[in-house]
Amino acid sequence: MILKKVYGFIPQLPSSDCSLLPHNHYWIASKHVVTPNGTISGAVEIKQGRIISIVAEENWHVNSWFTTVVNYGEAVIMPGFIDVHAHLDDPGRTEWEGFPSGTKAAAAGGVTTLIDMPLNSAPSTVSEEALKLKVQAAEGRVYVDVGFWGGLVPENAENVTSLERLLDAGVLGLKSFMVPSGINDFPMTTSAHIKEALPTLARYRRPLLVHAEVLLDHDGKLEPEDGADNARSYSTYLKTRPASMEEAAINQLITLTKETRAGGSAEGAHLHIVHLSDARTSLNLIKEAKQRGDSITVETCPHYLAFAAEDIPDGDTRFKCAPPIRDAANKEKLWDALLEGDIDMLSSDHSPAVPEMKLLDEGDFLKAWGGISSLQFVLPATWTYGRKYGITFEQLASWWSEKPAKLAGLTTKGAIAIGNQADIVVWEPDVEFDLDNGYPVHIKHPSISAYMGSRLAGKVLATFVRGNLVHKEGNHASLACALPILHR
Ligand SMILES: NC(=O)N[C@H]1NC(=O)NC1=O
Ligand SMILES: [Zn+2]
Ligand SMILES: [Zn+2]
Repeated sequence: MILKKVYGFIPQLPSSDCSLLPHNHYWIASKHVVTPNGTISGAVEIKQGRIISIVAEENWHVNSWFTTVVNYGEAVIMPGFIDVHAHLDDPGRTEWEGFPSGTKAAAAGGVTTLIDMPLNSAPSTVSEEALKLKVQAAEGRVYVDVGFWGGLVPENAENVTSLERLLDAGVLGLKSFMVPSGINDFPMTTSAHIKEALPTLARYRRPLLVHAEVLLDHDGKLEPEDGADNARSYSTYLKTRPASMEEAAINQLITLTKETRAGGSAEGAHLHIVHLSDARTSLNLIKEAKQRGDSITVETCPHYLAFAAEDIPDGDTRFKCAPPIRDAANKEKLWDALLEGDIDMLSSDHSPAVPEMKLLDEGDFLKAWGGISSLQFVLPATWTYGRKYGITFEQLASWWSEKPAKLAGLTTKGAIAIGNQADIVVWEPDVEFDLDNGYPVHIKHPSISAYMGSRLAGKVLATFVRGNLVHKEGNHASLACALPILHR
């Protein structure tokens, strides 16, 4: 595609090291600009990092002598993706990912903001002090904006003061696990801990995100014939984490979310279920709670929408995650729920580790690290697998920008709207590409990504973060000028 660039009078320049388009006042135009009022052919005016006007083509008359215009033709101009669930492992486990590589991957994939999970870094973000270390690690090292979830663990759940200090320090909300997390300094919480924390979160009007699986007596137990010999089979792993684990956790949670209704002890609190995989009973429970008026939302991830357990090759531990990828019929039901609006939003749950921990040689699904590496590919993955269901650009913007912004309390992000920060992705829906060894992948360990080797549609051309063109056709701005986001 040919980009038509009309350069005229050059206004004051921002640091050209922060942006590949060194102008602080310019227009971007295309035939498909996705706004909250629908998709228009038109142009977006950006000044000092903000969107200052949005004009339909027929009303757009700029004097090209005095104006900088980048015309993207048929490409789609959309709000940048907001990934509310990513593990960047910085500080402390930067050999797993880290802010520079993770946010470069995000920028290359059209993700303009991500909210970092409180675990897999060291220390876990469970105290004010740990949050300060996070912010220090992010400063000057992030190519997209990064906010932080704090960790709800038994220690701070039982200590209102320490929870308040963590919230006062600026986490956007909290995250907890109802099963062992796999990380020693991030112990699991029971529903009693969660119940105790909800009134505090209600006062702060910040959400609690929960990894909703619980261990049940009869779950997680393998029959002798499913033992080590079959550890290379995904079906063996699947039996260790049945849908009943998600269902039981959600059953416990929806007894608590009753209190989020008007007059309840946790009125003002909000509960968000992360990475739902079970599209059957668990989903119905959430739907019923919503109908009753509980403040509850749910996300799923592209890997649950793209893959089916029965298709995962023996020993291919790139696909191991928790909760697990289930059968093809479950995947269809997840799509139905997403299209119906019963699933509110999408996230990556990008959870990398060093390749050795994926045990790719042994292919042991029971021992390998659980986590999908996907951050750079969530836009094309959602589009590629969603096209056959007729998904629209507006739906993509809702699942990946508008609803995530609302969850994280980001009032000036999540839509191409006047006054919002100019966080924008420009992409070509019809362009396909192979994720082969020649493809510029920016996550630290491409070999562990479940998407490598596949062909995807939806090529990201350009990514703007607060008006800075941070990524363009495989290249990044030379400086990492995006910002840590703290709740104020
Ligand atoms: N610790 C961690 O990142 N766990 C994540 N990985 C995964 O597959 N599910 C998770 O919750
Ligand atoms: Zn999780
Ligand atoms: Zn996670």
